[in-house]
Amino acid sequence: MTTSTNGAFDRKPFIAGNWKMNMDHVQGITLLQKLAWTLSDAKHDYSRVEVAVFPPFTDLRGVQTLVQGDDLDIAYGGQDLSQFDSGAYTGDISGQFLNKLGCKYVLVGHSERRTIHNESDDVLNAKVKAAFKHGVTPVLCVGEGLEIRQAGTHVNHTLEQLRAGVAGLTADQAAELVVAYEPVWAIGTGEVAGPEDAQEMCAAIRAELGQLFGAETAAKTRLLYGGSVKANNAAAILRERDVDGLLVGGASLDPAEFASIVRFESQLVTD
Ligand SMILES: O=C(CO)COP(=O)(O)O
Repeated sequence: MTTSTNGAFDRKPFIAGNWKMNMDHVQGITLLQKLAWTLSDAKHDYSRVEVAVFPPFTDLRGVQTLVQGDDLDIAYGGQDLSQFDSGAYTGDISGQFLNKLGCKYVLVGHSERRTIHNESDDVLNAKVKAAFKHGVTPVLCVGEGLEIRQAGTHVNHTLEQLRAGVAGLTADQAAELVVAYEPVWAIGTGEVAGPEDAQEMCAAIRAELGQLFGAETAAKTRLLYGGSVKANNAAAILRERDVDGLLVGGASLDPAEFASIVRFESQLVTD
């Protein structure tokens, strides 16, 4: 009797918390400390499941200091970056600055950036390339809104976003890239896509990456699901073959809840 995961997990599972515009730099440190303690108490094995947090920019220096000082195994990243390297871009943050702060990852094209900041596919492609240029791994977010889901064109829509986002990447970059499927109708709504919906889209994304970069490359790219993930639905979603991890919003602000999601393997039913 072995614990059944999603079948194999040839790709290392990746659980990421997107704090969005929550947690000032003092609250952020407290949250990260509590998360680290909770995972340490549970003897979490970071070599089995990677953990990352995406705090607001203003928290990143404090997060870096805590991670370095306490030698934490938790990765962190920015929620956005500029497509430019430096210069007269008021309010923007360069990938170079994120790299200097020890960011391993950066979110690109979260639906809240696509809608509130009108970020186009071309801009997002430039951001993906800027991230690689500065040695930060992009987590490219894709996903459809409710109307598109209801019209049944969600796979085409999401694959279009994907193709635009990865245009011009090398196969090595495509293998390193993380893609997060986040259906907009499931974000912050309590409406979670079913495991089979997550699998349908992740399988389609992997097949498309296979077309573009070759199957061997696509087998390495980690695909996440995001949208109303909680401790009580995480394990079921992660059983799916092509879902390699989760991008968690609201539930990542509660260290106990987020730690339970990270520890999803303890909830998988043995068969
Ligand atoms: O947008 C999300 C993560 O990036 C998902 O947010 P929720 O988990 O709050 O639905």
